[in-house]
Amino acid sequence: MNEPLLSVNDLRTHFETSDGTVLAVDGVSFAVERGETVCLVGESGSGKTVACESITKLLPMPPGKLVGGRIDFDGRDLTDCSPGQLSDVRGKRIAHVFQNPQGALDPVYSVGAQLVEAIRLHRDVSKRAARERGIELLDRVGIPEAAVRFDEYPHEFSGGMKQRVVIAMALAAEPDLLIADEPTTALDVTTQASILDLLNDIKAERDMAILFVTHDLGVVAEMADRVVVMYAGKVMERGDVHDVFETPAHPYTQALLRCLPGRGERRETIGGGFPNPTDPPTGCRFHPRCPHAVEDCIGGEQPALEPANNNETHRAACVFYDEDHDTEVVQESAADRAAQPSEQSKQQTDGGHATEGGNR
Ligand SMILES: Nc1ncnc2c1ncn2[C@@H]1O[C@H](COP(=O)(O)OP(=O)(O)OP(=O)(O)O)[C@@H](O)[C@H]1O
Ligand code: NI
Repeated sequence: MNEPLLSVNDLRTHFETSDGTVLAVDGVSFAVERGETVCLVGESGSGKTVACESITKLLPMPPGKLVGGRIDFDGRDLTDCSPGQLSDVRGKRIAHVFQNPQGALDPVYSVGAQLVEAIRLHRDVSKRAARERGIELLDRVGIPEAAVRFDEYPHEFSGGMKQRVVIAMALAAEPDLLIADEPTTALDVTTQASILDLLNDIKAERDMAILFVTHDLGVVAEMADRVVVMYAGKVMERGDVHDVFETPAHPYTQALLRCLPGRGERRETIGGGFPNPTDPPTGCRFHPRCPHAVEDCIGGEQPALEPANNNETHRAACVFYDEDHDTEVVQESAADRAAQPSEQSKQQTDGGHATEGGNR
């Protein structure tokens, strides 16, 4: 089998703060194959953004520090790259799109000028050819009258249109991987849906992989081939999106799914508070909030990711999936939930994430 495009292994990214060491990403492993969409999902503070920004070292360091792990991208360990090599990767192979498109565009230059610059960074073409290519890209991302709007400035575009421009700029470099961190969270529902459609179409056209961050399982259902469920700096579960939605293995995933509109008796929220990132619980980090927690969940390290339902590609980090426990306990509750009507809606969001303002 071919190597995955991106493979993150036992990544640890911590922050030194006056309150102590924030264990933002604390032993996270996942992979992204060429041409697939992997969604990172989890409540606010789980470490999704830090995991993504560790890949190309976009994080402020200090206070951030990669304290361990490997990040292999197309055969090369990015943790070993010089800043120059990394900025090359960032510009040409891996593109980032953030929640707030405002931050990605320079208000002083026209949209076209910024696109031309992005194109010429990637390809040695004349200004005129770059302009043509830029207009083509604006048209592709759904900007009407692209040739006219090419010369306009960012403030003349609505939020959704700005995000389309940012996506066009990301595509200018023809990246192999697009990292999109909550790219639609700041937009209204209709615009959000059309941007998700656009990303799905582009992915199919270009055989580009997408690492997509969201706290919204409705969005995961729209986008993901595979999903990685994070909680308090750890991966709780990962697998094919159908497996994870149909037979969620970790009690945390089960709880997240019960919060989804249209699932379960009525909308629930997960009881209990999110852990302190400088002093997370021992054992399974979810154990203080877990309805199934037993003594073995409390001490030691987070359980390893073990196959769930004898499926090597669907894994959960829960003691019930190791040899000494009976998985029926946690699977019965999942089966109950699956028996409920499972109409999904991306009309609403949930997960305790602040959707207003800011880039993160
Ligand atoms: N620059 C920083 N300095 C200190 N701590 C940080 C910094 N950036 C992130 N953190 C901490 O790292 C942890 C993970 O944050 P991260 O932004 O990755 O969460 P997230 O899953 O992306 O959440 P959200 O859904 O709110 O975006 C949090 O506890 C956060 O406070
Ligand atoms: Ni985030």
